[in-house]
Amino acid sequence: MISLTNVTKQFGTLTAVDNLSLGVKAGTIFGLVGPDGAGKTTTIRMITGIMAQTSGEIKLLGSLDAEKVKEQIGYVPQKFSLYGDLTVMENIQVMGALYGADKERVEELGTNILAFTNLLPFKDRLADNLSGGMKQKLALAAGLMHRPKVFFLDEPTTGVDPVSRREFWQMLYRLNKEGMTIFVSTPYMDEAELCSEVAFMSQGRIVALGTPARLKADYPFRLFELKAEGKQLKHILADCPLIDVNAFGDRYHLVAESPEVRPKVEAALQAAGITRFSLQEISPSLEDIFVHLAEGGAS
Ligand SMILES: Nc1ncnc2c1ncn2[C@@H]1O[C@H](COP(=O)(O)OP(=O)(O)OP(=O)(O)O)[C@@H](O)[C@H]1O
Repeated sequence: MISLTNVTKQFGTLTAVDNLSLGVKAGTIFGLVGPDGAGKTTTIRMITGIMAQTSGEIKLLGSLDAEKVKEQIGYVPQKFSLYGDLTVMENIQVMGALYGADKERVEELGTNILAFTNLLPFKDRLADNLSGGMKQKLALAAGLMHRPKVFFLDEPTTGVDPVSRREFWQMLYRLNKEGMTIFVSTPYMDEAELCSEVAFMSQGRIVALGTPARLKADYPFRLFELKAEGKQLKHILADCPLIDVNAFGDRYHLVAESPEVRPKVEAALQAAGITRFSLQEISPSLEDIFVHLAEGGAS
């Protein structure tokens, strides 16, 4: 459905996307995950034909020219511009008219899509007066007006509250169940877990690609979660054979080659006068994997 072969995008001397190759099958929820500046937006712009690549080949729905298949693509950009002085329904109507649907059809489809996105009760509200989460839903609704086969969403939930994020993802799941292929970028690791396939991007490159389950199964280390009172834990554990110590909220994730590190960590904590702690081996989350990769673990 989507394939990129050795795609590079250069802005002057800056390589925003570096020799990227990937394939997305029909019916997937594909997540492009990575920090700010990783190259996610540039990648989506190139696939959707908004921006030309410097080199490499991009095929979308069997075509090398995105323009030719644009009726089958939906795209919600990161900075979506709504008409603030128009109502929710009027915004939807403008979008439908842009795609050439007749008035009655727009009305019918718009009502269905607003019902689907739970925006129908707000159809007469000015877009300017919507909450952040509702604005994102309206952006999604507008992008659906022409029933795309493949739907691109660039960081659709950035800055949206957790409840709205969950609702937003439920909608993506429902669209996917109806047969739509979803290509979504996100900086959030918990959202990466919700994708059927994930590509982790860092500095213009894909450093890991696979299903969340595969990526976890391939994690090469043992992971321990430490909860302990006291500061300078990194310093206290400096002599333990640990590959990494990462703070996760009020806990630490300790990365080690083998489980034998455990008694050494316990001894180091006790030697520092820390007697109340919990230390248990855990399975890695995608965040653990990506922290490792972003620090250069892929090389
Ligand atoms: N039009 C442009 N001209 C010059 N540099 C650009 C342009 N667009 C993006 N860049 C640079 O390319 C790199 C990748 O940016 P991109 O927006 O694709 O990343 P991103 O992963 O989407 O991050 P963000 O969430 O911040 O948008 C960044 O260093 C950015 O500054």
